[in-house]
Amino acid sequence: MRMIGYPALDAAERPEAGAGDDAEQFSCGEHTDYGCVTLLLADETRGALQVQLKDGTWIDADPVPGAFVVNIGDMMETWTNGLWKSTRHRVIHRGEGFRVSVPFFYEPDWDAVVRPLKKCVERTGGVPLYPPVKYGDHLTQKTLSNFYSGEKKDG
Ligand SMILES: O=C(O)CCC(=O)C(=O)O
Ligand SMILES: [Fe+2]
Repeated sequence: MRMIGYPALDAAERPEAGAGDDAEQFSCGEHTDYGCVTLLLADETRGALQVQLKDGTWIDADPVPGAFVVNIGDMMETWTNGLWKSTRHRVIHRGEGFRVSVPFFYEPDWDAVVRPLKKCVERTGGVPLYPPVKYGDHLTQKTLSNFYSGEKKDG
């Protein structure tokens, strides 16, 4: 579990509402979560968390009172051989208030080797599309490459 506080930007730093995708303004750069499933509880701030659609468009994932946001993570994508995609998301907090979010990351053991499940391979053409990966290795590689601002990187 992580507890994240996003301070309000100073007025001078704050982009116009809807000013778009200036990477300098990302509070949390685009990424997919590493594990199985993430349960995210966020405060009532709107227009901060965004998820990417298949066509590349970003849409707001505004909080629903009393509900968690549930993100599929990379290991679930691997297990399902891509049937369930790991959701790419980011945070651009443009509000004037202090935003708080509390994601809980449900993850495999460090030493667990994750590979596409037989049933899912059968349902997706019979070929495993993801190589087996030790979760600890995946976590290390993602931690080093994630939470950047700027050019899109793999993962
Ligand atoms: O603060 C949020 O809404 C999302 C945070 C997040 O994506 C993460 O910590 O992986
Ligand atoms: Fe995330």
